[in-house]
Amino acid sequence: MLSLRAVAAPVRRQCFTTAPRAVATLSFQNQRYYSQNKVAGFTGTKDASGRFPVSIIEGDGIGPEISQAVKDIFEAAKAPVSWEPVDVTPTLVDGKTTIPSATIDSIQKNKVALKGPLATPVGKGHVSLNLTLRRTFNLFANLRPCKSIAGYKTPYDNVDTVLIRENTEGEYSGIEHVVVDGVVQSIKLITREASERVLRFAFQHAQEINRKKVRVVHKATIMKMSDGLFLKTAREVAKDFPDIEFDAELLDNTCLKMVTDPLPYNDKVLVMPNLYGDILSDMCAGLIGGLGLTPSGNIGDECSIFEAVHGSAPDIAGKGLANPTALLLSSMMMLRHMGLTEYADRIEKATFDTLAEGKSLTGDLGGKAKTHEYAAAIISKL
Ligand SMILES: NC(=O)C1=CN([C@@H]2O[C@H](COP(=O)(O)OP(=O)(O)OC[C@H]3O[C@@H](n4cnc5c(N)ncnc54)[C@H](O)[C@@H]3O)[C@@H](O)[C@H]2O)C=CC1
Ligand SMILES: O=C(O)CCC(=O)C(=O)O
Ligand SMILES: [Mg+2]
Repeated sequence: MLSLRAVAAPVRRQCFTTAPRAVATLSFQNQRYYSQNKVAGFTGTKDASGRFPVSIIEGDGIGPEISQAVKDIFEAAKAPVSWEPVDVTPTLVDGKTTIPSATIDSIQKNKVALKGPLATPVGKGHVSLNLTLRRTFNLFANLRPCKSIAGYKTPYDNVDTVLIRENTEGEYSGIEHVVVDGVVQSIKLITREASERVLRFAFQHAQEINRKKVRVVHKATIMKMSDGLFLKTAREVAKDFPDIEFDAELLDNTCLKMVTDPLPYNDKVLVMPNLYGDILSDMCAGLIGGLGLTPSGNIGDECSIFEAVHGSAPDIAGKGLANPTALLLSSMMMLRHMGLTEYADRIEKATFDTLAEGKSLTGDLGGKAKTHEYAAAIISKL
């Protein structure tokens, strides 16, 4: 039998191998859905044609279908963006998953990218390219807002959560090794530096979107040192934001309360370590109608990558069944980040009007429209 000492053996540096009911109806009139992010300013420049080049990773599974819908809608809206397709096929360099340097150059030059979902093999195989991109560009904050869609009935009509996930470390640090046969360790890495920058981002974002409360979601009762450091750092950062009320909640309690009644979360920004944010953001999507609807932005100091919360959806890929709204709303976050607010407002209104009308909905929302038919309905409203 293995001793506790073997399982809890200290890890040497060289082991680090890789880096109740709805109460109100929402009105979307004159309401901007996702604000421009002023915390991490966009510094990209226009090309000779007067458009901003944006790197695009179409992604796997449903990625090409939903990307095409976004491109068609942008073209119809005459959004001043030129797409620069990039390839993320990984290679192993010194045993490390690496993405092509041309792709890194493109994103570094353009400062912004739109990304479709990338599939990750289970167990063996390359490390997640999604995580690799976030680490490569130091995209420290993953902003995942989730808002009820007018016209689509769910148990709650008024969800409006804003979740910020630490995006570079935590449980997804990729530090795993075999201690002895039959025993593996996976290290959750929490640093004050990464915690502080995502926490500052959360407080600044709360100010930006006029929310008066920031709540840390954690399990520092169990992970006293790692989540403990995240929470302690939060308490320190909170002192620099006296206008924002700060509190903390245990993750399991948050899950229970959110699915019971999400309304009390509408006035807060939630911030949390990586894994909790991954899970909680899918749970929030479930509250409003599914993963076809929820956008996200991976925000860094130098550049930012916008993508849907969902994955490559292999069960519906290639059938024209995918809902492109999540990627489209991600691209609206991107346009606002780039200062192209007018275009975002126009496309977003056409999108919400199409959803509210309910005539051309994709299957996940109970409709019969194919991805391109839904996109065409949005275009007809532009
Ligand atoms: N950021 C990213 O690129 C992410 C990538 N993944 C990867 O995606 C692959 C598949 O993962 P799954 O667990 O199946 O999660 P998934 O998010 O791809 O799909 C979960 C469920 O939601 C549905 N769904 C997702 N997006 C949809 C859309 N736009 N329209 C309509 N229905 C949609 C799917 O059909 C499926 O039933 C995995 O390889 C995983 O690693 C997963 C999550 C995020
Ligand atoms: O990288 C992956 O395979 C999944 C990532 C994920 O679930 C997410 O970013 O929400
Ligand atoms: Mg996820």
